[in-house]
Amino acid sequence: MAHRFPALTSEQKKELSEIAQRIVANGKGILAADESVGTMGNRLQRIKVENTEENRRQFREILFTVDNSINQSIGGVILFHETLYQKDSQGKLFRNILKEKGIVVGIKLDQGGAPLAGTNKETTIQGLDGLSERCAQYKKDGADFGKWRAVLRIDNQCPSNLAIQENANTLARYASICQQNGLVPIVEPEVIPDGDHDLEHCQYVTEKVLAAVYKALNDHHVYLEGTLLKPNMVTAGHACTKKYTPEQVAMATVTALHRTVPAAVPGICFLSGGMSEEDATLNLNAINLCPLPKPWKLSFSYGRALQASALAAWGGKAANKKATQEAFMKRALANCQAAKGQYVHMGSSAATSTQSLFTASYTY
Ligand SMILES: O=P(O)(O)OC[C@@]1(O)O[C@H](CO)[C@@H](O)[C@@H]1O
Repeated sequence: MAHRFPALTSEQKKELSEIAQRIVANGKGILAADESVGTMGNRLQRIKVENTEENRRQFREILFTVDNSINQSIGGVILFHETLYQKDSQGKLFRNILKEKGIVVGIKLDQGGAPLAGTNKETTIQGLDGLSERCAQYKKDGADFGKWRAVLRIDNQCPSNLAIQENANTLARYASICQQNGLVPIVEPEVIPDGDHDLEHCQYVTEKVLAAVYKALNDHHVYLEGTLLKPNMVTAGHACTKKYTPEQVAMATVTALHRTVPAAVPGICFLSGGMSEEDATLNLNAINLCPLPKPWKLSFSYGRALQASALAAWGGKAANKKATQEAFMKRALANCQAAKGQYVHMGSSAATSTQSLFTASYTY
């Protein structure tokens, strides 16, 4: 089996690995601001704000026009299609505002779930048709990385071998297409926290899922140095009665990663999966202090855990811009410290930051 048909040139590889490394340099992580219109609607409903394009734009303008020093903790921002083409109130494209801060722009590429017949309500993810053309256009329009989220569930007969293989293969096909178009693929196989399973069960499943994903990435000739992984942390199910410390979560998470993720992968940016802002930060900090070998950067790509207190501070009112930006900056800084294992929890936290952000059967 000779290596006769290289997938990428050395220039393409260089570009991809440089983008991936920039995003996770020096404790930086990712702001996942790629909520679809429906998901953003759920977030806005919580603060009693109508889900209009203008309200979505206004909130995102406040986040993206935060002080330039945000570029010390945020290396990349994932956008939804609508947001990539939106402008601030002065008429400047959001993507240019981010780029001028030195932040890498990313784009959500998956297009929602479809049922896998004959399984216990498992899904695969759609969006491969026309993906190459979409990637080429997004690259022209300033995006340098993509994101694709696959969902695996722990339940009776779940995840099935079919769901694991199908989602691994789809993620790998997506990653290959991204790389052909100069986008770093963020590979996101999320084992969702619904259920009453314990930590050990989540670790077992997460290992099986990640092992299948890296086999598929290899089969599809994906250049690992030009990818980022966005996994769940290994946690007990949301309804599990046994509680675990951040150190236990960290040990289970790093063990699972150490067994399955090649050292060539430059960075692993966890999703927050409904954890409270503070738990997401404390767990990330413990992960970075875990005494196991950690050949990759271990950072964050949080949606809810970076935006919950900012959303609450905003409440749909322009007058709350300063408080909103302060709340966002605070979480970004805390997570950047956690990505270096340097986060020190300062006693009492604002109520919002310790509130669970879990939503059952979270769809996007
Ligand atoms: O679990 P979190 O950290 O809130 O969000 C993880 C995530 O994959 O799901 C969201 C909805 O699509 C995205 O905004 C984000 O990228």
